[in-house]
Amino acid sequence: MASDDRLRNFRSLGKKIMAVGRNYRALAAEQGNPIPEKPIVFMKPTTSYITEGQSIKIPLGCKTLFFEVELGVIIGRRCSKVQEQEVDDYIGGYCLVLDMTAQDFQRGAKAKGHPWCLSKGFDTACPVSDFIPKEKVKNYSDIELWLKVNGLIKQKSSTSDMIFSFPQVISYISSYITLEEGDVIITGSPAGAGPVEPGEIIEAGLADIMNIKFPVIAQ
Ligand SMILES: O=C(O)/C=C/C(=O)CC(=O)C(=O)O
Ligand SMILES: [Mg+2]
Repeated sequence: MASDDRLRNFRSLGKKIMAVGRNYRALAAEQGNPIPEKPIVFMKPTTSYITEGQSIKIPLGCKTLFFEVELGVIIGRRCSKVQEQEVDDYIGGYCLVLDMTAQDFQRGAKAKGHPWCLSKGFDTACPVSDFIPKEKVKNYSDIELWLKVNGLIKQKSSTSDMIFSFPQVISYISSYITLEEGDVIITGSPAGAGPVEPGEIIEAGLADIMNIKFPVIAQ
């Protein structure tokens, strides 16, 4: 397993940001989507990472930019076809992530059966916290995530509302795609995902372990 010192650098160490969509019952219900039978998997490029001190930039032509707070799992060592009961051996740590989504682009793409790449992968679409050491998250199956816009609470939920558990998600993805040291898997957004405007400030947190804050600006 990579050391915490190496994984602190996960944003440049990892090659992929894998993401699971529609993984919380309440969000699926809120958005009128059926519960998926298997995890819905997509990718965001690592060029979409930003860290605190940088701003979320609304992509060109986007009219509805949505926030989604998510718990990210950082892979500690290369793995493929991992059994669910072995998944914990490959978790190197965690991070708190905003899966920023150009919702109007995504809606248009979904209607035509086109990919979500631009709607989820534009520059600044993945604001991320610092590395969270593995031992700080005692129970990844029941930990609180919250998000505020301009101080008002918009999302507050527990990972216990996930449809597919961390072991199911990581095992499933690794049966098709080799996961490498520093890769991040973002595990889906709870209910309450919604729009943000230029000038607004997004704050999010993982229980009392990590807080992040990002301003939203126009191009
Ligand atoms: O329309 C859908 O099925 C899903 C939309 C999303 O943006 C999925 C996520 O990124 C999520 O649920 O976290
Ligand atoms: Mg998401």
